[in-house]
Amino acid sequence: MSQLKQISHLDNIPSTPGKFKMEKSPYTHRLRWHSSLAKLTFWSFIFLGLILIFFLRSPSSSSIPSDPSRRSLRTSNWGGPAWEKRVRSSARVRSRNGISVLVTGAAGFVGTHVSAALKRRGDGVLGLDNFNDYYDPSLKRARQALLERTGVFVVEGDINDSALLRKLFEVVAFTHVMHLAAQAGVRYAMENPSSYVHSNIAGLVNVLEVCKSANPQPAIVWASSSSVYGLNTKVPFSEKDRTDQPASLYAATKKAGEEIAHTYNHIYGLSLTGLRFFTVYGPWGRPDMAYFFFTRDILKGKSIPIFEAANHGTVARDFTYIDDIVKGCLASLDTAEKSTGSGGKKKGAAQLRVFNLGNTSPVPVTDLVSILERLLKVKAKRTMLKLPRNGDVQFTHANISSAQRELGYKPTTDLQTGLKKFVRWYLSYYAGGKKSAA
Ligand SMILES: O=C(O)[C@H]1O[C@H](OP(=O)(O)OP(=O)(O)OC[C@H]2O[C@@H](n3ccc(=O)[nH]c3=O)[C@H](O)[C@@H]2O)[C@H](O)[C@@H](O)[C@H]1O
Repeated sequence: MSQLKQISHLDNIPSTPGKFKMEKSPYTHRLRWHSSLAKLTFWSFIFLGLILIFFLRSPSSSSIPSDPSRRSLRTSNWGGPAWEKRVRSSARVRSRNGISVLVTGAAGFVGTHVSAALKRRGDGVLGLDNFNDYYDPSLKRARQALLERTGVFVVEGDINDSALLRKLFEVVAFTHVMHLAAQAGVRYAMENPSSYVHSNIAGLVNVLEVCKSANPQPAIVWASSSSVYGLNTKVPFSEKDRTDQPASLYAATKKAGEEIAHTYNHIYGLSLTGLRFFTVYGPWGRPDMAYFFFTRDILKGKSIPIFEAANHGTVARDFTYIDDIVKGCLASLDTAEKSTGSGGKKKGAAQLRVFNLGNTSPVPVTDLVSILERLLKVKAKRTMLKLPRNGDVQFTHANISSAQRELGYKPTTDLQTGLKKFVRWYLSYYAGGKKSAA
């Protein structure tokens, strides 16, 4: 900067000697001017060269955008022979007819359970997660530790990092991608809308871009949401029902994801299956979800806000237990047909599916609280509040006949049984107040 100023200063030297006190001859001055310019050029080249070397040597640094939508997103640290060896070993198939799966959002609630289940049956699994702080990252680290014990390596990185994704496909020819990384939560979308666009739209497109160029192209199963039904009033919700009235930005980004999936299937021959999850709950769950923070607050003696519709109308959810969801995810992977394209070109029509994965028996939120009271042996302090108009819908109810027919999906866990397992996990995980459920 100061060198640049110096140049312009030199350029502005007045040509009339009378106004300028010459101590040395003009010739000497010109010589010094030339040598300064040469020095400046020399050092500028060195400086630019160093910048270039820095960017070429660190593949991840150029591709992580500065991201205001995330409160904490650490720069990923990947690459090198030891790292590639871990990636390869984690993704190695260990059973006959096994598949090799890249699981995005692997340190998330559903991602952890799906990764562990795939690994258990001998599939190759590599996890990817950015460990953002939407909720307590220490819970994500604990899930990561759990996965590492089962032999699943979770790479720390963002789905928007195309260089990282391309590298992963260079190291492993994944047959499948289970894309679960997303910004979840319907109410948080009012607080941080750009995080939904970043993960659920830009991130999805980035994943699909890399998949469409991979050779061979993988088949992709990804997480959509029951929230796409929005203000739909026809129950139970069927995949054929309208989904053009989302009630939250979260829902709108998931709906957009379904349309984006259609495009990539149509243009590039990618095999794509979207799963509309219905309020998934269970051990290792998400602390931002009602059943989780109700448990925490009931135990703390804090009052819990329970939403009700107009005229004390019931608010209900088709709560679905995690083990049932995992079975639906694995069946989707197993029935996914191969993508048809190669080298970014479509070779023929490819499979495009959407399934509801719900429980088919909605339960009022007030009943959820009663079950928790019984399991925790603590009376809840209930505060009834009007259902806020910030994304919540009054009820959800899945029609699962399509998943039943095509995937053999059959949920078997009722809310009472599932919450019992959750509470047992919760009490042991946060045992003795050693960890606190933030
Ligand atoms: O199926 C989905 O696609 C979504 O499921 C989940 O959303 P929801 O079904 O809204 O779950 P969740 O917040 O646990 O509220 C549960 C119930 O408690 C009520 N609720 C909630 C908060 C509160 O303070 N009080 C209250 O009564 C509330 O009105 C609701 O009736 C996922 O978070 C979301 O990421 C997405 O995956």
